[in-house]
Amino acid sequence: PLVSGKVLFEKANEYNFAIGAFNFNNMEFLKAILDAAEEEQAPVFIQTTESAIKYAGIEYLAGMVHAVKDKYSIPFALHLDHGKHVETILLAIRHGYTSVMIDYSDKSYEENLKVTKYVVSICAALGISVEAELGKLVSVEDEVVSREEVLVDPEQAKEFVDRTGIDALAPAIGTAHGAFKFKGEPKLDFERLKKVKELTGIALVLHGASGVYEEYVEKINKYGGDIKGAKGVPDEELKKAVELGINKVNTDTDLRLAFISKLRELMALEKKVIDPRKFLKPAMEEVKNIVKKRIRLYGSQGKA
Ligand SMILES: O=C(COP(=O)(O)O)N(O)CCCCOP(=O)(O)O
Ligand SMILES: [Ca+2]
Ligand code: NA
Ligand SMILES: [Zn+2]
Repeated sequence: PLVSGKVLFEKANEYNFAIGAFNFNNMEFLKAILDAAEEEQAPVFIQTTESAIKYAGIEYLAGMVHAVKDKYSIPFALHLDHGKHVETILLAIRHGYTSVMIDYSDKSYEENLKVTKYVVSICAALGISVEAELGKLVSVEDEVVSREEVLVDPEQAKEFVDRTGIDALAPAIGTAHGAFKFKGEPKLDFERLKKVKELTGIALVLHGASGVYEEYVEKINKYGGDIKGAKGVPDEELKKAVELGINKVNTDTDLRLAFISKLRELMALEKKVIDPRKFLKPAMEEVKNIVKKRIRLYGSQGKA
């Protein structure tokens, strides 16, 4: 059933595991994610960004979730990912979202604090969980920025959590969105993560966490794509982040790579097919497979 993100954050934080937070923009990804979670008997966050809402319309995205919510035995939350505008947060609440992220991490600390407190005051009354972010999602290899400038400051995180009352914090520790996270070796600031957990004690969220698996990158390049140099977070690093206190792992790129690799292969090989279902169904299966794999990596299988 559809539940508040609060119960998911509390349980993951208490039992020291992570819950997958998988992005969807259409029926195929939504069905693949929920079917995978049901088969793994794992709780999940299903989430949409503001650009997903622009792409499909919130009525379609939220409507599909509400239509199927009682078909699944596992507890799952519908989460607004990277809410950059309070208006979007209010729109999501009106459409039955059960968790929201207010992402003011690119604004000043004071501005982030003020708006996050406001969002918490509304959501707390409604039993909706609030996630916020400190620091910037940029790969810290870019010489232009120093680690101190972009990564989370643990002391500041402690004050931010105490003054806002958020349910979960996304601390920037060196990851970045997309398929090109690192130029050289992946570098997550585990010391920094450990400090944030010790000082705040709350549920933590890892953004830009996709693994960007070689098998999908190669298949995409083989069948007409060109994403050479794509690199993600190795499984061992991800596992270490979970051990150090990550409780929600945002995963979008891995699902895109799984889907697109299968789609490109079929588009290249099945020359006589014109029924989209002949391509979309196998592509959905690929998404389901990768979601199951990531659920196991996060340690949330059987934790429904
Ligand atoms: O942290 C993540 C995902 O990280 P990943 O890219 O490593 O999967 N996310 O928050 C997922 C959303 C990324 C951007 O989505 P839009 O293109 O819809 O704006
Ligand atoms: Ca941000
Ligand atoms: Na989020
Ligand atoms: Zn993100």
